[in-house]
Amino acid sequence: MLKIALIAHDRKKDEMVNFVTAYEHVFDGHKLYATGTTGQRIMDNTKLSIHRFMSGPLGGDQQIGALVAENEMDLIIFLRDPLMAQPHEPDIIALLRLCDVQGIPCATNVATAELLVRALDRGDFAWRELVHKYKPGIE
Ligand SMILES: O=C(CO)COP(=O)(O)O
Repeated sequence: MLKIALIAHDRKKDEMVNFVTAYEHVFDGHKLYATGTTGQRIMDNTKLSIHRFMSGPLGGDQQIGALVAENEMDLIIFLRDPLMAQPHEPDIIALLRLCDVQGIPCATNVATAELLVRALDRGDFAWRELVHKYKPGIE
């Protein structure tokens, strides 16, 4: 069971809901996290249960970033809006930077997300189980 974060900006939320609905059978069985509104929208439209953090502008990206910094998160699907400025742009950049620091697979558009979720379904993320097994825990 891997930890997956789902985040979508407002004009990408329909795309996120459609995507997660299409791959609900793959997401089911993993531990799902989301920013507040994205998580609510997905739960309203699927049978999935999701741990919701704060809404993005209120710190949700940073909360997910904290888990990425600890190498806890296994996959991020972050459907960003590339055509609209966000008040919390620094938080968004920080989250993406931390994904690169830890080498966490992170999709920022649905085409890449689809490739990663198909890879997940095929078992290509097994290496993440090893990361968790050998990662030192916090005492
Ligand atoms: O703003 C976001 C990510 O940067 C998403 O937040 P919401 O899911 O609460 O809309």
